[in-house]
Amino acid sequence: MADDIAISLTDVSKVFKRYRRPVDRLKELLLPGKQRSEDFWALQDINLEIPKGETIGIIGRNGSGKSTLLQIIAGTLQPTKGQLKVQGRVSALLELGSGFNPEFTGIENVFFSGQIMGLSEEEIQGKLDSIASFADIGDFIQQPVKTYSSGMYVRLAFALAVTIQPEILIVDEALSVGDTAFQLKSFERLKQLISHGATVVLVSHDIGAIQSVCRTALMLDNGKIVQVGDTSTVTEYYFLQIRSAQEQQSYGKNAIKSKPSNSSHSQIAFGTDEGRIVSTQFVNKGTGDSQVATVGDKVTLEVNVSYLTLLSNPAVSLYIQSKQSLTISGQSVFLNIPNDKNIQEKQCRYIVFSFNANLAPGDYFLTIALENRQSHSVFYPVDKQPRALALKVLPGKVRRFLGLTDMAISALEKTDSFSL
Ligand SMILES: Nc1ncnc2c1ncn2[C@@H]1O[C@H](COP(=O)(O)OP(=O)(O)OP(=O)(O)O)[C@@H](O)[C@H]1O
Repeated sequence: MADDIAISLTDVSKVFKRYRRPVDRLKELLLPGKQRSEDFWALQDINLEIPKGETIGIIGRNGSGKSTLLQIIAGTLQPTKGQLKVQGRVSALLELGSGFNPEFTGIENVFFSGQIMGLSEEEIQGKLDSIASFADIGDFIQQPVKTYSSGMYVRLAFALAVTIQPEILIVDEALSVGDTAFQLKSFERLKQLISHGATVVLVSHDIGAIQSVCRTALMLDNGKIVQVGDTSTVTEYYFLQIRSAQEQQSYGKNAIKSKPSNSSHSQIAFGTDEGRIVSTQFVNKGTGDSQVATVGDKVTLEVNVSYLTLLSNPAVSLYIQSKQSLTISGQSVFLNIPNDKNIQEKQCRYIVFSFNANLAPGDYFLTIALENRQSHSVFYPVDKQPRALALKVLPGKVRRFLGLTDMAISALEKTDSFSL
């Protein structure tokens, strides 16, 4: 495994035995020879390399295999097939209930778990104060863990996991258990670890948590990887999948599928395949799918789309996004539908967007989408190309402003004075 890789999984699969009735498990145990269980593949052919310093969030529906994958990475579960390689000191915060011995006190558990994580007794002693102060559970640290609330449990487990300065931190849902103040404190500590180069693998149903911590996201479905890529694209795809499944049930609409992106800035594009973006390009100055502009410059781009089937309300949208995938501004243009259905079947359309780059100097991405809009807020991506184009904005001579975009805010000092 290359030095810059923290975790590598090659063809990893996991099978669990499933019994129709609880009594079948007992029968199989007492009367060996006849298999009374069915094989259930919770993970299938997982191939993944996580570079050192990467922050990756694992998302997916209930039962898609997230916790199983995490346990295999943490080494608490053995894969049925395939190979796992890990480089670096691992600290794992798995599901509530695993890890601590309920009969031991908090302190005893800290020593016990700390030693399993590879720390000496002296090292743990040296870190005890900071663990207790981060956990902030008062005298409960002297009490058996079985008397803890779930929040207290997570506080102590998280305090231990982050204080040993792990190179690889694996977290399953734990962050959403604590109260708001503890969640904020945990996020801050997590970000600190990340800035010091730790690799973080996070499972959560809280997509906001994944978006705020992880640069990359991986989506599992039925034990298989269906998407890996930048967090905003994968989480958006995940939401669209959920919505698409619901809509399909209600209206039998086309499913949203993923496909390789045409752009060099993103791996994934997605849509319903009822039409496609044929090309996106800058007019003037652009080199390939990137352009450099100075603050205030006019930026123009051309988009060519074709739709193959009858879309009720086709629109082409431009989303101007920051490097962190925050949409700063955007605009949609609704396409006119000619009355003649024969023309409409294979329409090819050409749209020009232009805007002034009133943006703070930095890197931006332009996401382009051919959509079928039901209303201003309800739409379907027919062909969505995240990060289709990249825009670098350089400082210019125009007036200075605060924040990401210049909204032409005016500020005047009134000449009338008054006394307090
Ligand atoms: N020990 C086990 N024996 C049998 N089946 C199991 C076992 N552990 C997990 N499974 C099954 O494997 C599948 C994946 O489970 P896993 O807990 O990894 O999913 P998950 O994505 O983490 O789900 P959730 O979001 O609900 O926590 C599920 O269908 C689950 O029922």
